[in-house]
Amino acid sequence: MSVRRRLGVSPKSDQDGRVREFEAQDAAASVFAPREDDHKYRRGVAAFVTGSTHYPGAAVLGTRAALATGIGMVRYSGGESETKAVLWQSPEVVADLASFDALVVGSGVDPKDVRRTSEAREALDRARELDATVIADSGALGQIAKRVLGGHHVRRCILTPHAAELAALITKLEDTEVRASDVIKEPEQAVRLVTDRLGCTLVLKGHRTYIAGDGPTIIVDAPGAWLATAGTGDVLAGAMGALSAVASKREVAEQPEPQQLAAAAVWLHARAGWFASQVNAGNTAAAADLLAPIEQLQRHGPGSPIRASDATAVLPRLVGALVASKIRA
Ligand SMILES: NC(=O)C1=CN([C@@H]2O[C@H](COP(=O)(O)OP(=O)(O)OC[C@H]3O[C@@H](n4cnc5c(N)ncnc54)[C@H](OP(=O)(O)O)[C@@H]3O)[C@@H](O)[C@H]2O)[C@@H](O)CC1
Ligand SMILES: Nc1ncnc2c1ncn2[C@@H]1O[C@H](COP(=O)(O)OP(=O)(O)O)[C@@H](O)[C@H]1O
Repeated sequence: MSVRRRLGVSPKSDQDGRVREFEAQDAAASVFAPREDDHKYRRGVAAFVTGSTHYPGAAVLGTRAALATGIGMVRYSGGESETKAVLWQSPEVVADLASFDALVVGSGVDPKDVRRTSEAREALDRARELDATVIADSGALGQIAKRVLGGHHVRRCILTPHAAELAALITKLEDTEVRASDVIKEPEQAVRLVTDRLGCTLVLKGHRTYIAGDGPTIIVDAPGAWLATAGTGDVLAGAMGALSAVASKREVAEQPEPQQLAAAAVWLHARAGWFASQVNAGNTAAAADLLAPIEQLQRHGPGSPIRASDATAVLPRLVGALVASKIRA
């Protein structure tokens, strides 16, 4: 049975959620270079409550992705083993949640992990006090939905499920069983339903990613399927956290809507997947291989429109930059 028939989503919702494509210049509007009067706090701070004893890698990938995307400071809170893993890979990370502008929570957190779930709850309370943007992934999806429905105000929230996670979320919200295959059949209805219900931006990840929010639903198509490998979602959440934190420090008139920010992160991430695969002789790259292209793309890419179709023209320059590193816009 369809998501629409199961849940009674009206045709009006479909019309309201008209889809539009997202281009390089749209992504560029959400990527900000540092200003002369920035310092580490004014540039933007992203905090992470991600990873766990079982999945320390999710914490490492997310925090590294935020640093690669461009950020004033990354903070991290976790148990001893995951904190050690993060700091070993990124000594610039500060291991506390003193203050932050965006919170990334849930990647690599099993909702049955009592310790991490309770730490995620505390972080969400802190985000509320600080009026920070929340990017909820994987293990935090159910928790954020429960809070929003329970009347906890979250100024800006972005949820990043894959199809199975979105099906589980809708099942919980609507108290009727929805499967991943239902979501895959009618993705636009599925994302619209959750966005309307929770008032959060909803990013349904996949080869084609749907981003629903206040405006028409945005579609970002990946140029290839190279992102279908473990940990790439953790990288995406990290990049989204960094873009959100940095944007929140700009003048109000300059600040993109959460839906635009989320789509920009998806765009950057998808192009990084393509570049990583080219650097890797056309093969699937590992999630960590996305970090260098993300760093280069946020400096060069969105400002000078790169698409899959014309990417070959840019590739030699990008590969050169990857090798030589340190090239500034
Ligand atoms: N190095 C690390 O630390 C890593 C940590 N990670 C972290 O681990 C945590 C749990 O991740 P997980 O892979 O065990 O569970 P999860 O992704 O929920 O899959 C469960 C089932 O859902 C389905 N399914 C999955 N994707 C689907 C899709 N796109 N579309 C449709 N269906 C899809 C699929 O079912 P199937 O289709 O096979 O029946 C699958 O068996 C999570 O917090 C994550 O952040 C990972 O990032 C890996 C690297
Ligand atoms: N076939 C595919 N083609 C393009 N992109 C894909 C494909 N499969 C997955 N992705 C992308 O890879 C990422 C996977 O995220 P997720 O499912 O959370 O995996 P993980 O939990 O291992 O990080 C998402 O950004 C998604 O859009």
